Amino acid sequence: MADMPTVRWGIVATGKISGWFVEDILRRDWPQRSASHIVQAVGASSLGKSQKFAEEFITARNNSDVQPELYGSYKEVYKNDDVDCVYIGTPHSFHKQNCLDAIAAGKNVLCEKPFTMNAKEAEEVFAAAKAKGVYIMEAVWTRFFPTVKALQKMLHEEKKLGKIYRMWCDFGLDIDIPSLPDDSRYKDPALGAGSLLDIGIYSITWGLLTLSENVGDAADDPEVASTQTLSHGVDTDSSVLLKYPSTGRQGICTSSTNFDSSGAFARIEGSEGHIEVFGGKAASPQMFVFHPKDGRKEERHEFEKPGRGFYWEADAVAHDLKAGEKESETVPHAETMRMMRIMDGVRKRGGARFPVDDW
Ligand SMILES: NC(=O)C1=CN([C@@H]2O[C@H](COP(=O)(O)OP(=O)(O)OC[C@H]3O[C@@H](n4cnc5c(N)ncnc54)[C@H](OP(=O)(O)O)[C@@H]3O)[C@@H](O)[C@H]2O)C=CC1
Ligand SMILES: O=C1OC[C@@H](O)[C@H](O)[C@H]1O
Repeated sequence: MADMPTVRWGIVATGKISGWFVEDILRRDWPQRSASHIVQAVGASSLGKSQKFAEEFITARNNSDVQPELYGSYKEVYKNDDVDCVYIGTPHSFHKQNCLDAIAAGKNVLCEKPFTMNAKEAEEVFAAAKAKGVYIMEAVWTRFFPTVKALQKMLHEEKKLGKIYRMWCDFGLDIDIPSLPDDSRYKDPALGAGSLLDIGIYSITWGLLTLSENVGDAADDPEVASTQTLSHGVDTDSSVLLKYPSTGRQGICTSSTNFDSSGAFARIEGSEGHIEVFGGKAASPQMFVFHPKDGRKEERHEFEKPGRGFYWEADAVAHDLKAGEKESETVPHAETMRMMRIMDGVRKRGGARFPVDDW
């Protein structure tokens, strides 16, 4: 316990994801913890919101003597000398500016997915972080789940599936978008609304992590084809095809805000059998089942997950910061850039072709 790295977090925004993140990092019933986490400061658009957030998510769970500083602005979080790392939980379209402000104040950053609205913005943020010498990572929390690490080992090191041919992954949520207020992040294109940036990013992540053994600069770029269906400028359905020219491996990565997907959310197919992956949704995998082709008994690989599972990425950040790293091995800058470039292409193709006016 004593040797565990500790991160003093500054939380920016008090919406849904910030609550989930804080609940998880302050959990006590989590046996595999390898770092400790303190919520040092919370910033919101008003002081009342920070106070309400602290009452709901911090007070009863606080493991440390530190009482978080509560602010009615984000800037005060960036300025707080006791904050080691800023967690950004605003809607997508604010990520770039929030990151730049935190970096300018010399803060390390964990920024929610999608990192920014497009690749150009992401490049700007990474350049600023490099110039300032701070750590920054896109919070692709799924990549840190033990389920994913074990699956990657089975696919790419043990090669139990033999030759990998193909995968599919689907992430569907049934969101009644017309019933939402116009300023909802699920409805307002200016806030980045749409299936691709919100949940399609997970399906593509599964494509990248199952079809390629590498990540970041070491990985190849797949060829990409795609289509989207749009309502009022919001892509409700996004279908993305990946193909790796060097291996012929293909991925079918889909997302929808019109249908709530359940059951297996992904399947990976190879010469020796197939693997199905299960969980709440593609963001949060809990189990995979290997079905060998030769009729041998199926193998179930199930993983414990108290809470939602945000602590694995938070612990990884703690270890990176302790080691003086400026980026994560699991989600390096180059991998975020790859994802942003893929999604830029999908949005360019999708926006022009299938506008549907049904709200
Ligand atoms: N990793 C994951 O599993 C998840 C990640 N996310 C990501 O987190 C981000 C936020 O999503 P979520 O928490 O669901 O969003 P919410 O709408 O619940 O919260 C967003 C928060 O951002 C702040 N904010 C600042 N400016 C605005 C604005 N103009 N409109 C709305 N909110 C504003 C508000 O906080 P305040 O008033 O306190 O400043 C608000 O509470 C998204 O980028 C999303 O992709 C979301 C859900 C799950
Ligand atoms: O990242 C996410 O995962 C869970 C969904 O509810 C949410 O819309 C999305 O942002």
